[in-house]
This record gives sequence, C-alpha cells and structure tokens, in this order.
Amino acid sequence: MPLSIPISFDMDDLPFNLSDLNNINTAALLTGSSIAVALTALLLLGRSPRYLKGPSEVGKRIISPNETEELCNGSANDVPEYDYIVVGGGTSGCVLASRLSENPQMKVLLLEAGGSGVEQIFSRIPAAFGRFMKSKHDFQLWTTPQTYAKGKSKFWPRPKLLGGCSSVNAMMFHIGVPSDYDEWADVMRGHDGADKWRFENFKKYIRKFETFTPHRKYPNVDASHHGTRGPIQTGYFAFLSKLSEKFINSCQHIGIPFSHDVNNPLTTIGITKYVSDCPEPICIPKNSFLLVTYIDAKGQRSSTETAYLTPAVLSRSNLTVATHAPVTRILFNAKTRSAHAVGVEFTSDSNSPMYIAGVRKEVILSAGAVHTPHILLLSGVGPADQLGKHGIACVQDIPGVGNHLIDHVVTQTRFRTKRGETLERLSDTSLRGILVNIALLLRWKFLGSGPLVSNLGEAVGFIQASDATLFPPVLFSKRLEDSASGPNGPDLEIYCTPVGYKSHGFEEIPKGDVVTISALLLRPFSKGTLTLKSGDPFEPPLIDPRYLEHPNDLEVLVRGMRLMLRIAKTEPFSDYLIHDSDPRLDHNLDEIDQTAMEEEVRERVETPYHPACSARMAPLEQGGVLDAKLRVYGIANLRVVDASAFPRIISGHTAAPCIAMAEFAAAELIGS
Ligand SMILES: Cc1cc2nc3c(=O)[nH]c(=O)nc-3n(C[C@H](O)[C@H](O)[C@H](O)COP(=O)(O)OP(=O)(O)OC[C@H]3O[C@@H](n4cnc5c(N)ncnc54)[C@H](O)[C@@H]3O)c2cc1C
Repeated sequence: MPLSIPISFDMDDLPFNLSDLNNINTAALLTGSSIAVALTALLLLGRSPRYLKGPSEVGKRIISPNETEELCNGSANDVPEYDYIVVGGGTSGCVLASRLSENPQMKVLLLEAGGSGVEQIFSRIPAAFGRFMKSKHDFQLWTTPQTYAKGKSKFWPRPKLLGGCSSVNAMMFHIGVPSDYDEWADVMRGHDGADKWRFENFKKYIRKFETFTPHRKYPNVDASHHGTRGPIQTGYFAFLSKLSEKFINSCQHIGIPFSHDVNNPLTTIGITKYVSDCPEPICIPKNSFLLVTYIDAKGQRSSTETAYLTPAVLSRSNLTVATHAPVTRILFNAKTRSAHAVGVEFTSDSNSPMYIAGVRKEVILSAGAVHTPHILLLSGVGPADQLGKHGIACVQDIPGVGNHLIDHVVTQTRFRTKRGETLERLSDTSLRGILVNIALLLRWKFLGSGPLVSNLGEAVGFIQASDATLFPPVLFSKRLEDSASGPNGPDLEIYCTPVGYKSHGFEEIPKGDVVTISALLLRPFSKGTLTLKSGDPFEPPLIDPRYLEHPNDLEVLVRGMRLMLRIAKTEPFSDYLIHDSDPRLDHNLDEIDQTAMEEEVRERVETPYHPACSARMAPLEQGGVLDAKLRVYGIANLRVVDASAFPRIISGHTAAPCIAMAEFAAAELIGS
C-alpha cells in the first residue's frame, strides 16, 4: 500500500536531528511552519535508540587488498569475527538478529545500510509513512522502461532503515491464504524439509511473531487464529474513515460479503467463497470493519525494529547492531574447492574506506528482494555469463539469481468526494490547518487515536476475478487462466484510501477532497529479472518486472477497474461522491470499451511495493537459488531470509511471511 500522504510536515524539513533535541532551545523552533514539526519532535523525545554508528567499530579497516586476501586464505588474525552476520536490518533481518542472539554463546552482527526507523516521525505516525519516499531514507529505485506498460519506467521506493519495509509500510496485517504456503511446500516437493513450509506446519511461526489484542467492537473475531505472545503487536486500532465504512457497505451490496477477519483461514479466503464455506450464519457487524494492522493500542506502528530490537535485546553483549553500514560483497574462501563464506565487506558510502568482518558459522542475507540478489551477484554468485561481463569472478554459477522477480501490480481510480470526507485536511498548511494538525498530533500522542492513526489502506476486499457473480460471463467474455494458489485463494484485491494520490503521491491530481480506490493483482503470471548494471555496488541494478507481459494479468486488472467503477456507483459509497468531469478523475471512466480499458490499465500500473522471488527457494534445475532450508545451493554457510526467497508470491501482503520466515530460520539455526 501507498503513498506520499499529505501531512503538512516533513522530516527532512527538520532543522536538527531528533537525537540532538536535548541540546536545542526548543522554544525557538516553535515559529511559523515549523510548529507542527517541532511539536512532533518534542513528543518523540527520549525514544532514540542507541546503535553503533557506522562500520568502524565492528570491522577491520582495509588498507591494502592483501588484508582481504588473508581473510579469504584463512591467515588473518586481527579481523573481528562473529558467529552470524546478518546483512540487512529490515523486516526479516531484525527478527533474525534478535532471535539468534537469544543464545548468549552466539556472537551476532547485524549490518544495516540505513539508520534507525524508530527515530523517524514518518515511521512513528501511521498516516505519515509515505513521507519516506524520495527522502534520504529511500534507495529511490526505478525499473527499466516497461514494454507492456507504455514504455514507462516505474518508481520503486525501497526504505533504507532499520525495520526496512516494516518501518514504512501501510501496516496491513495479512498472511495470505493457507494454500500459498502449501504451494511453497509443493515447489520443494521431494526435497529435505519441504513439508515444513506446509501451512499446518508453518503457521506456528506466523503465530509466534504476533500478539493480537481483541477489540470489544469486534467480538466475532476468533482469536485462536492469532498469536498471543509474539513481539509484533496487531489489532483493530487503526482509524476508519466514514468513507471507508461506506466502501465496505457498497462492497456488500454488490455481493462481496463482509469478513470480520481476513487472517482467519476460514474467512481470509476469497471473500466470495466465504458464504458457502462457512457452516455458521455470518454475523455482519453493521458499518464497522477495520483491517487488522501492525498498529498497537497506543496508535503506534509495530515494526520489527520496535518489536525485536528492544532496549533489553540491544543490551545483550553478544549482539552488535551497526547502522549506516551497507555491505558491498560477501567474501569466500580461496583455498577449499567448495565455496563457503568467510566474511563480508562493508563501508559507509561510496567514498569511504572499506571494512571487513569474519564469520564462523553463517552469513545470512536479509537485504530484501532487490538488494539480496544484487549483493549475491556482486559477490560472484549468479549466472556466470552475466558475472563475466562485469569482470566479477564467478564463485558459484547459479542462473536463478535475479531471475523470477515478481511484484504484485496495482491500478488506481480517483473520485471527488463531498467536502471534508477525506484525510485531505491533514495537508492543510493554512494557520487554521496547522492548528488542527497540532490538535491531531496531540490526540495521536496522548490518546493514540484520530486520523493520524489511519493506515490509509483502511478497507480491503479479496476476491477472485473469475467470480461469475461479480463478473458475469455475458459482460466479461475473455477466458481467464486460474492463477490462484488454491480453490479458495484470491487473485484480486481492492482497497479504499481516503486520500487522492497518483504515482505514489508525486503526480498532481485535482485539489480538494478526492478518494482513491485501488485494484491489486495478487497472482501475476508475468515475471521479470534483476541484473547488474555494473560491478559498482553503489550503482543500482537493472530492475525489469515485465509488468503485464502476460495477458492474463491485464484481464484481471481490467476486471478490477470495472469493479472499482461499479463500487463508486453503488450506494452508500456513491452518496459521498460528487461528479467531477476533470479528466484526472474517473467519474466517466466506465463509459470506455474493453480495448480502451486495457490501455488505461497499461497506463496506470504501479508497484504496490511487494517485489519477491528474486533469489527463490526452488529446485536448482527449475531456476532455484535456495534449498528448502533457505541455503544457497553449492555454498555451505550462506542463507537468504527475506522476500527474495519466496518460491511463489503469496496472494496477500508480504510482510507477515517475511517475519514468519525469519522466525522459522532462526528456530532452525538455534534448534528451538
Ligand atoms: C511503502 C510500502 C508499503 C507496504 N505496505 C505493506 C502492508 O501494508 N502490508 C504488508 O504486509 N506489506 C507491505 N509492504 C511490503 C512488505 O513490507 C515487504 O515486502 C517486506 O517487509 C519486505 O521485507 P524484507 O525483509 O524482504 O526486506 P526489507 O524490509 O526491505 O529489508 C531490507 C533491509 O536491508 C537493508 N539493506 C539493503 N541493502 C543493504 C546492504 N547492501 N547492506 C546492508 N543492508 C542493506 C535495507 O536498508 C533494509 O533495511 C509494503 C512495502 C512498502 C515499501
């Protein structure tokens, strides 16, 4: 979920670092447009965690290449050594570092390219998450021109922060459906450990990370499908706009039944199946529905940094967390015939000295679906011909590295609403607006409630594009291939955002109150590649997701567009809209024919930020990179634990499987 939400302050506007606040005459800051910023900063005082800054305190500075060679030859004796080195302190990496260091015998180093997410206002205030985009905390990536999407390059934000995407995502807690995980096990069928991925076996790791807080307004939620003692907080604490409530009502009117918990395996499945599959009559709470989110009772984001790198965890003497320490490559032994990782090379930026650290047990890559395959390639693990082109010595020829990149795809529609019905007021920079925002900030801080606790993707529906009740064959005659992971798996998601935005918030839309409805392709057939542009670790790789290459993907999204337009014309949601013929809005879009609608989809596609499968667990002969234990083929002590390891993309939101996968990997490694 998106976007650059319109709160009228920006972290980059801050004239100081949050951690320096104790030294600042704060009264002097409370002037002009800085009021909201400064107040927020004050509210956050005292929360800055203490991490080691930069690589110099955790590795050995390299003066000559001989020193790296000594490590690779096994003759170095003054290089700091760790049992585990986790590369990337994102969604998965924080979990691993925390769990692995539960064993006091194990010395663990976590190397993160960015700084702390907890220190950032946009991470702490749920509705502000989009503000990280195009900031210094964003890798700011772009795809190559997309042949099937009008030749445009697409913006791919990727956070550079502890907690990774969990520090900036839309906090929608969704685990997918059981058949997603059964499918993972099927991909690895016949391989040692394959059945551990089957939902019945794997679900204990999903439960392990969660503490779900029931809500008195939602008594029908079966809490037995949730975790009760995990570090990550989930619940129904997010703000729900009236507009999103009406969106749900309109969904019900057109035949998408209400589900009180999308994470209950009985009801998360394609909502259209819900009625027939559920033996009990459905209780439909009137006009009340919230997606379970990673927001706690205080209205604050629960990220893997806040949940797993607590002060108690950080005080462990066997855990070292280094920020601003991007890893440039993994180092391998030079002597033995089969490759094994001996350490990593890292720095602070492209102009700074290099450092190295040695590893006794394993290097674990958790740098995410873009940077994990990038680091593998830079280290000589990948397709030999590609490595050769960039002058990189091949350590292990694995053609699958960077292949099979898959991302969900989203298209959006926008509609003018009645005045005051959206969260537009959060971007009001008039004096009155600033005062209102200050009041909202105080409400958020002290009561943990109000519009700032919106996760923006407030109401969702999961459906199947082949559902004949929603898409009657007489109107939708194109045949669809079945892309769902199982009979009850969805392939299309719709959601309502009470804010108008386009291109992640960077393209202008009409001013005033606008609502966005999105359709998300959950099971794309199109798959792309991630390849090296050069051997320079600071040059981003070439990212080509090949959006919409497969015709099925296009048709599913065409149906998604039609569905959104229908909801917009269905009461009571439609009562809140005002017709506006501005061409940037979509009140008249349902008048166009199939061919024109296909063109609209091609024009509108964007990333919903879910890239995966780029270093996937799959048999080697099927283009896999990892075995069923997430170990890189042919290298004894190198593992990948993050979204790049997914064998297939799940039919839901991608943070939960990353967290659960990290819990799984840690449990395997420490034997719990
Ligand atoms: C804006 C946005 C909204 C989203 N909304 C949702 C949602 O509502 N619900 C949901 O379930 N999912 C959502 N997602 C997707 C989901 O959060 C991610 O798929 C998932 O968290 C990815 O986890 P990961 O561990 O694979 O990678 P990440 O969390 O991206 O972690 C990778 C980490 O590696 C670090 N890193 C990168 N390169 C290096 C290097 N060379 N050296 C050291 N460190 C490095 C990065 O800084 C980062 O901290 C969203 C994502 C985004 C960006």
